[in-house]
Amino acid sequence: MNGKSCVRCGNKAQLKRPKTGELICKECFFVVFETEVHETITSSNLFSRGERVAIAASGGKDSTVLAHIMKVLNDRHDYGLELFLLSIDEGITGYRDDSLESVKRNKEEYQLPLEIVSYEQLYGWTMDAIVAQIGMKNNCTFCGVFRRQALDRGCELLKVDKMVTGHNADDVAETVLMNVLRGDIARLQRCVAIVTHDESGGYIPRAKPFKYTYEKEIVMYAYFKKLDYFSTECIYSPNAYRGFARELIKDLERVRPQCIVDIIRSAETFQFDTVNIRKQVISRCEKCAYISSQKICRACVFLEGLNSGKAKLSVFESEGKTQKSKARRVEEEEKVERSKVSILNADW
Ligand SMILES: Nc1ncnc2c1ncn2[C@@H]1O[C@H](COP(=O)(O)OP(=O)(O)OP(=O)(O)O)[C@@H](O)[C@H]1O
Repeated sequence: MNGKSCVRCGNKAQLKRPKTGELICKECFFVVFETEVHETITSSNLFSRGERVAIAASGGKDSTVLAHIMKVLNDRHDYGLELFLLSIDEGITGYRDDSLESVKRNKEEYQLPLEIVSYEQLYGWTMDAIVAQIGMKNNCTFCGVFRRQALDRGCELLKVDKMVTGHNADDVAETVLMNVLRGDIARLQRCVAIVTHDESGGYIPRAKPFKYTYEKEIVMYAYFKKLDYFSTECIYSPNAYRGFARELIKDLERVRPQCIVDIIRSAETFQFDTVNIRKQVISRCEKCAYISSQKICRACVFLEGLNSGKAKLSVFESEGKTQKSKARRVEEEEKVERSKVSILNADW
């Protein structure tokens, strides 16, 4: 920072704020970071006094900073919330077992009760065992469906009114882009909501206090506050499509940091043709009674597939697709592969 001054207090600047480009000292950065999250919480009336709130804690940087800041703001501004940590153990050796150790240390540091729910105990399967059966392709689909339900089940155990997650502005902007690129208007409409819940009240509302908080600032905050978190990527993670959206956002951010918040604000102001958006009809799964838009929920379809050794097929079935459409998709994939080969072999 070479002798430059903090734009807020005039002391020596120690960093450049990724979101605004301002030169600022560490203390002022903590103040603006915490104040902005507090403003997001109050301006959207995220909580009501007396609510029991679960913090979905993976042990990664986002949810570790979230746990820290929820504790700080709840005490400082007297929100009157009862806070809990909720972790899902997906059963990924060398990844989740290590990150859960960070959560356990945070539980001690912040003096918050912790509930850990595991895939093994809920479904009888760990992700290690699932990947051993189905391989790396599609494993994120299984994990996402199981995690969503596991978090809800954890919330039921804790009897909470709401859950908060560490999804940040970069995550939301990526999701907006992915939904635009896929033309998924229903999800596009839902993905910028700061609180998501279904109208029937079937699952616990989920809130994103970091909706406008930049990932880079979360990392800086965690670093300067010396928070205890686990920083390795999931060993099974490659979600190629989200990866592309992420890279695109990072490239755009390098040129114009404001773009992240602008993408979110744009999606917030879209006008949707609600008549033509298919409404999800929520009912209960006939097998496990978890909320579902189908007769059998996706987690049960996946479990049936895993238990009968036909897990790959269950991905299609869970999307309401038939054997015929699977055959069609395989045919299309083969066609693409053939055309790639002919392009490679072409005499340019
Ligand atoms: N195993 C888990 N247990 C509890 N909450 C989880 C778990 N995995 C994800 N979450 C919640 O979902 C949010 C987004 O998860 P994602 O997998 O995108 O991780 P991330 O962006 O790396 O976040 P983090 O840095 O907190 O791990 C997390 O911030 C956390 O609140």
